[in-house]
Amino acid sequence: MSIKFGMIGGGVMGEALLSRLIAQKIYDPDAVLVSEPSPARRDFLVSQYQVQVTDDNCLAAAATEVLLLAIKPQVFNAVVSDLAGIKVEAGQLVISILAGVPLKQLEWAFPAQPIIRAMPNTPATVGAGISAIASSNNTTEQHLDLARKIFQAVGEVVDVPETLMDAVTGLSGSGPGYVAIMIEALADGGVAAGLPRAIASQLALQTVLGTAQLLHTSELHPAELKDRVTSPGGTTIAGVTQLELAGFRSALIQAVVAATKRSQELGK
Ligand SMILES: NC(=O)C1=CN([C@@H]2O[C@H](COP(=O)(O)OP(=O)(O)OC[C@H]3O[C@@H](n4cnc5c(N)ncnc54)[C@H](O)[C@@H]3O)[C@@H](O)[C@H]2O)C=CC1
Ligand SMILES: O=C(O)[C@@H]1CCC=N1
Repeated sequence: MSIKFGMIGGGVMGEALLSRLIAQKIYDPDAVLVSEPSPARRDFLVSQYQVQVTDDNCLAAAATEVLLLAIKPQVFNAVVSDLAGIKVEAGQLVISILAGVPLKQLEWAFPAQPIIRAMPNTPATVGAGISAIASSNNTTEQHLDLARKIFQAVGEVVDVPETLMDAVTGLSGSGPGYVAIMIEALADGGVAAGLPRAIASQLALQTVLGTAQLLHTSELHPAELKDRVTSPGGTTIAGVTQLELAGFRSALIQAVVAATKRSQELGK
């Protein structure tokens, strides 16, 4: 079978996407080629997903339908210079999930090819991700539909202008890291208050999951839900007062802004 879907970089995010594309039968494993320098990673991807693997990026870049770039931004230039001069199928769609790397730089690297810059996040692994996509001028509706199909396999998809991609990266791309710290800290609080670790971790995780589900299902504004939990003179307002004193809101706002700035720097 010919290779329709080539992927350069088979790490955390590449695997998250790959796992769902295979599970949902969007691509047959025989039609997928992952280029990855680590032999251990290549063996793992073969045993787990039965995809084809190689250490030659040029082979993955020759895929007929999609080339997905899932390497770190820091190796982008080196990878692109190795691809110089290879012949690709007319209309092959290039999709980059690299933080920070702008469409302008991708267009320079893949002149005349349709390109989508995307930003997924790690909940993609369990189909609960959210990805934003932005496209170059020469992408057609069919290319956008294909990109949407790929990212819908791992969760929700939003279209944004490219100017907002760094902010998306600072919020939803990096956000799972912030939320994981919050869950860990809530569990630590439970332990500090006397709970056994296992119970504290279960309570913290399900509280965050349940709150997100409730907000999602009810479409309540978060402030409205907070007001409903907060009894006059009760426990929640005592906790909220400490959060405000410690600058919890400001810390989250600053985290998103700092990550956005870092994404902008990575593209320079
Ligand atoms: N981890 C995350 O939460 C998210 C990551 N991203 C983006 O996804 C990209 C990949 O990130 P991760 O998967 O987290 O990193 P990772 O380090 O897990 O994966 C990168 C993979 O690329 C391979 N690699 C290194 N040099 C290579 C080369 N010259 N040719 C081919 N493969 C090479 C590495 O061996 C590794 O397996 C990054 O650009 C990142 O900005 C985007 C959204 C979320
Ligand atoms: O930390 C990073 O650079 C990547 C991009 C978004 C999430 N992880």
